[in-house]
Amino acid sequence: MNAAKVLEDLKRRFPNEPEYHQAVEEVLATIEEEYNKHPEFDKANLIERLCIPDRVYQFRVTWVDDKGNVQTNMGYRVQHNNAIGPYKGGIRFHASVNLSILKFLAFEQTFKNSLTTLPMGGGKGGSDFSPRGKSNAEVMRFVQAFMLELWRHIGPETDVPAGDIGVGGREVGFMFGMYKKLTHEFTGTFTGKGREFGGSLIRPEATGYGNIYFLMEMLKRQGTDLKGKVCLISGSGNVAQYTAEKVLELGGKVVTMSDSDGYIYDPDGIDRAKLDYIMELKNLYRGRIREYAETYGCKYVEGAKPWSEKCDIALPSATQNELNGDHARQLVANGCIAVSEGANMPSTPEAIKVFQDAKILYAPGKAANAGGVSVSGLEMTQNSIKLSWSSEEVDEKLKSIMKNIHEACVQYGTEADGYVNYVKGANVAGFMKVAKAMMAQGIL
Ligand SMILES: NC(=O)C1=CN([C@@H]2O[C@H](COP(=O)(O)OP(=O)(O)OC[C@H]3O[C@@H](n4cnc5c(N)ncnc54)[C@H](OP(=O)(O)O)[C@@H]3O)[C@@H](O)[C@H]2O)C=CC1
Ligand SMILES: O=C(O)CCC(=O)C(=O)O
Repeated sequence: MNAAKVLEDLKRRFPNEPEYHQAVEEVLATIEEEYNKHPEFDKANLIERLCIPDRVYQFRVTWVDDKGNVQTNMGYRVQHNNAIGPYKGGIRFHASVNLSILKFLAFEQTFKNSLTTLPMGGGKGGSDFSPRGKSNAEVMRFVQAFMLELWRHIGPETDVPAGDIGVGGREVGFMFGMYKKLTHEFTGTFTGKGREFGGSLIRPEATGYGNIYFLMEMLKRQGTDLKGKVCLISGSGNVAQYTAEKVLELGGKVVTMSDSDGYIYDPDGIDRAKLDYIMELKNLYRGRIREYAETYGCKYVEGAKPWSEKCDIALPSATQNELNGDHARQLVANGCIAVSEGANMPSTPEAIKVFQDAKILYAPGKAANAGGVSVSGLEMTQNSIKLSWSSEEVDEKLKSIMKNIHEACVQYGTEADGYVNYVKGANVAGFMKVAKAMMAQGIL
């Protein structure tokens, strides 16, 4: 395989999909050497079959808003690869959603799910519908219209969606309800469900907690931990909130959170009571992070990211490409020792190079944020055995999965000078399992 040539062909065949190209380029660059040790892979043209999704569903969603206007949105499901289990991955509702973004997410999900060691393939879906500013009734009508198309392509052994940006417990509940009505079945076709109807304990917390468990493993190798460390968090949604919760629990200090309008900087730290305020503001009132600064009298910076503030650790937890080369240089200059990604692909390729050249700890999302889908996998297991595990049981399993992912990254990513290239480690470890499964299953 010649990585540059494979990428060039993909760009020609699928133009105008920059996020998809970005995600593929990173994986190709890091697996090329390992791939080329296996001539049988090339003979089976494994790389093209792994980069191009198995299939993509694309449909129009028509719904009626509260004023009686007929609205249309686009809906998608990218079923990327099911070599090691049913397609599995979240649904994103955000105005920016397009095919390129969902293809990058589904591609990355395939490697992430492989790293968890649970039997899950990779997929992702969503819509350019934005729940922001919509009433509950509008969100429900949109979701029901979305499911009228999607339901025929998913199922407990086929494709199991979950939440992502703009899709939390409320939206998963509406999707599950409509799916149940259309299929006349009560199955574990979604994860992230409400506790009362098959959801797993710890699933809401899992991505944020998992990221901090991964970070702790990285810090442990350097003989340190989180105590007294100043952390910058971006985002203030599901992942950001539970990342902050675990940082506080382990003795760190969180000084920033953000939303798509700007960020707050609280030099005294966001303590438990302030985090409860953010959870209520975001989850109940669906307010803006600016209101935190008004309530607690701290700095609010409109239209900017938090990365210029001084910190020990950066935890990007909002969205893709939210941390660029300039941000990365600033973080390194300010003494940041570790970056661990709660979001998917939040650092640009230039930013990643800055971190790696500076030899600071850098964990890519597909390893560090795999805790969310891991507990989704555990939710699927609980649904199929019709039992539910306690919080402690799920949390223990989550910790152990994150520890194992970290070990796999160290195994495949340690360089000659001892620096762990977690990007290479995650990509090679994730790739090898999927590749072996695809080879065993024939040319499909
Ligand atoms: N939920 C999960 O289990 C998992 C999520 N992830 C990833 O974590 C990230 C966050 O997801 P999650 O917390 O679930 O989503 P939420 O919708 O709960 O929160 C998203 C947060 O990011 C902000 N945000 C969204 N888009 C942008 C943007 N374009 N620019 C700046 N800020 C933005 C939102 O601000 P605003 O309120 O203004 O929109 C909000 O604060 C995503 O990259 C997602 O793919 C990864 C693994 C699992
Ligand atoms: O829980 C899941 O199925 C998927 C979570 C997710 O969207 C992700 O890992 O990016």
